[in-house]
Amino acid sequence: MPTREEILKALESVIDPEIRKNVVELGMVREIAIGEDRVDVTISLTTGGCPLRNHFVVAVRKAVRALGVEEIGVEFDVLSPEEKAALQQRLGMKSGLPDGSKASLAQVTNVICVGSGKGGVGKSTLTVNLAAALAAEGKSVGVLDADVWGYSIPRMLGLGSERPPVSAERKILPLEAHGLKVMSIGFFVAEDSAVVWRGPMLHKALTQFLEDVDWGALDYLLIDLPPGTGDVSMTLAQLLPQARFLLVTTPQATAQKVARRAAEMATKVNLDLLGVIENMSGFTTPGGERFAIFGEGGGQQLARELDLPLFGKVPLTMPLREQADAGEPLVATDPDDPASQAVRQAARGLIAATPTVELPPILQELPGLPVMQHEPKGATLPMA
Ligand SMILES: Nc1ncnc2c1ncn2[C@@H]1O[C@H](COP(=O)(O)OP(=O)(O)OP(=O)(O)O)[C@@H](O)[C@H]1O
Repeated sequence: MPTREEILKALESVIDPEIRKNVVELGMVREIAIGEDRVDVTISLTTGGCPLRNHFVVAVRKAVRALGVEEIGVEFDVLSPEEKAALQQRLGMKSGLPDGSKASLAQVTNVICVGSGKGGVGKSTLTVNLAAALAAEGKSVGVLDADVWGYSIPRMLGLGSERPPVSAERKILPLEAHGLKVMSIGFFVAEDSAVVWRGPMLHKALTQFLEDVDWGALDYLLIDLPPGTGDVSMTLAQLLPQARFLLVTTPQATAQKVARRAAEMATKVNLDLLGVIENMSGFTTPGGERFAIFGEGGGQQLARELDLPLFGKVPLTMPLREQADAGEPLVATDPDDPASQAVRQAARGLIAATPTVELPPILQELPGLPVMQHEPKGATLPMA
């Protein structure tokens, strides 16, 4: 078993997304209990109703699991008023500590960035269809189109360039389509106009999407990244220490090599890799003859090289393209199409690979604390 010091060192990777400092530095690690085959960590929150619990459970488990510990318990208590005052002083804050209520991603269990490296491999098509397949499995799902240069999600979900409404709390409300919550840069710029944002402006736009959009409680937020790496993944890694990266590639060796570079970049900026989906994996004629138009095996090879699961191989089918052009996810309109079946299988694999967060029993028993439970999902923790 790791030592207390090793665990504390690992917990330095657990960032409070609002204060943007790690929990060790913030003095929020109350207790570390090292058992024979398990570790229990108690995190002190700034407020009992802090909706960031969910984020901390996932991040603490990930940090301690990296030390080879299988069984990890995460408990919570609340900083005393004196401890809070001391923390506030240490941070040089004049006003109160954040209570988590402004973090619009606080109730999002899984944030998954879908990226490819190479353009045109079907990243947006798969994002939309995976989202619809996750929704069909009973999950609550949001889609953020972060492909700021080539946003195509609104079109693929049949949404125009209508501006999203703003709530009384001055939060931007995502539009809804096919049971999904959707946000895209495309809602804010004139149709077909090119967005030439770089560096700080891009950072600002993405920050706003992530912080000012009222996503509410979601099991999954899928983020469609622009092709390539760079500014967007850097920004996301800074803003979303809990995000994971799903790689899309075609069977072609060139696409797979570029995807591997994207994976390396993601790792560099500390985005955890989740798995691989191969798209455009062969075409079968109505007569049953199969053509490996883009070759074979790229997804499998990429998954093997990176030691990741291959969630699926989605074939080329005309309806997948046609339905995307018509603004409908194929998995919703024709779940039996071979491409739909492959995407649905990938969604089930994704669900299995992203375990939902258990509600700590103590929170279910606390009187007077509003607890929001999502049966049968059981994935979302209480909100303030
Ligand atoms: N499995 C498939 N079968 C048939 N057509 C597909 C398939 N996957 C994607 N396409 C089509 O290929 C084109 C490119 O797909 P898409 O726009 O999703 O790629 P992308 O990787 O997001 O591109 P970009 O890099 O420009 O954002 C689209 O016309 C889409 O409908």
